Amino acid sequence: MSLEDTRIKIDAIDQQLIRLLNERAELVHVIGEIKKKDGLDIYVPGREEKLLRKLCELNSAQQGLLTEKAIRAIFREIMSAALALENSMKISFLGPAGSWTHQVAINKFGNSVSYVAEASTEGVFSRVACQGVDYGVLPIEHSTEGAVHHTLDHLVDSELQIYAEILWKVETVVMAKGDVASVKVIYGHPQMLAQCRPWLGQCYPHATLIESASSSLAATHAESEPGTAALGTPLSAELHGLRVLSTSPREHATRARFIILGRRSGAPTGHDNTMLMVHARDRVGALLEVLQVFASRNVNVRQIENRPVPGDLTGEQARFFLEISGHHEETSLQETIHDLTAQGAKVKVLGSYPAPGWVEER
Ligand SMILES: C=C(O[C@@H]1C=C(C(=O)O)C=C[C@H]1O)C(=O)O
Repeated sequence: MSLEDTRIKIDAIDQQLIRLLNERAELVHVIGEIKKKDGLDIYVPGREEKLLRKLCELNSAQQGLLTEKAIRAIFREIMSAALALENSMKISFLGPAGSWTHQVAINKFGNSVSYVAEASTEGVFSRVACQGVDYGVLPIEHSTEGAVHHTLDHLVDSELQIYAEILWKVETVVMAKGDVASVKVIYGHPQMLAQCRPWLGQCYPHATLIESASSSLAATHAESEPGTAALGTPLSAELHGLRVLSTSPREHATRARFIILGRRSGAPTGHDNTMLMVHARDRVGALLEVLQVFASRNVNVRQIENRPVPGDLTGEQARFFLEISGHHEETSLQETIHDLTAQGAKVKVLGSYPAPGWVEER
C-alpha cells in the first residue's frame, strides 16, 4: 500500500474513533446524570479498574500491537475527558506543582480535570473536607522510607475516607536546559540524591551533587543557572521548560503508594482493602490479642504500622494502622470490628477501596 493510501485509511479510522469517543462520552454523561439524581459518586475507581483490566485482556487476546501501558494511558485520558464533562471535577494534591503527588494525580485523573496544589497535608485534608475539591491525592507509603506518618495521623482525626489507592513506580529524571556534557552540577532533594547516587555516578561522573530543600527548588536552579541540572519528575521538567536528559534505570526505581482522599468510602467491589486504626492499651501481648481476633475471623492482615498516640505522655496507649483484605461492609469485617471493640479496643475505619491491580506507570 502506498503512503497516500495508508494515510487515507488512517484518516477514515480517526473519523470513526471521533464518532465512537463522543458516543461513549454521551453514555458516560447519561450515567453521570443518573448518579447526580441518586446522590452517587461520579468517579468510581472500582468500575474503572475493572474496565482497564478487561481492556488489557482484550488487547492481549487480540494480540494487539499496543502495550498494556499504552492501553491504560489512552483509556485513562478517555475516562478523564468524559469525567471532566460531568461536574468540572477538581483534585487537590500535595504540591508544589511538578511534585510526585502531582505526577501521580495527573496519571490517575488525566489532563481534563482541574488541579489545586496544596502546601501541606493539612491543606489537602481541609480542601476536601470543605468541599472545595472532589478528591485529594496524598502519599501514604514509600518503599525506601516506609509509611508517610503525616497522612496516616491526619486520617485518624478526620471524617474523610480513603476512596482509592494508587501504586506507583517512582521514576526520577535528570533535567536541564543544556545537554548531558554541559552538566557540572546536579541539584536534588537529599532523599532523591541518596537514591540516585549510584547511577548518577555512572552517567555523570564529573558532576557535583548538591542538596536542595525541595525538588521544585532544584528545578528552579536548573532553569536559571547554566551548567546545572535537577532531579525530579518528568512533569516538573515540562513545567520548568527543561529537557529530560536521563531517567532512573528500572532497577533503581522505587515504589510508592498514594491515596485518593474522599468524603466517603466506595461501595464494595469484591476485591477491596480496608485501612483500620486500632487503639489498644499498651501492654505485653496487646498486638497479639488484636491479631488473634483477625485470625479467628479468617480476615487477612496485609500490613501493620505502629504509631505513638499524640498526647499520651504515660505511654499507656498503642496505636496500630492495619491494612486488611476486604471491605468494611462485609460481614466478616463487621464481626471482627465488633469483637475488637468488645475486647476494649477503639477501632476506626479509615476507608475501604478497590485493591489496585498493578503498578501504574506512564
Ligand atoms: C461511566 C461511569 O462513570 C465514570 C466513568 C467511567 C468511564 O468513563 O468508563 C467509569 C467509571 C466512573 O468513574 C460508570 O460508573 O460506569
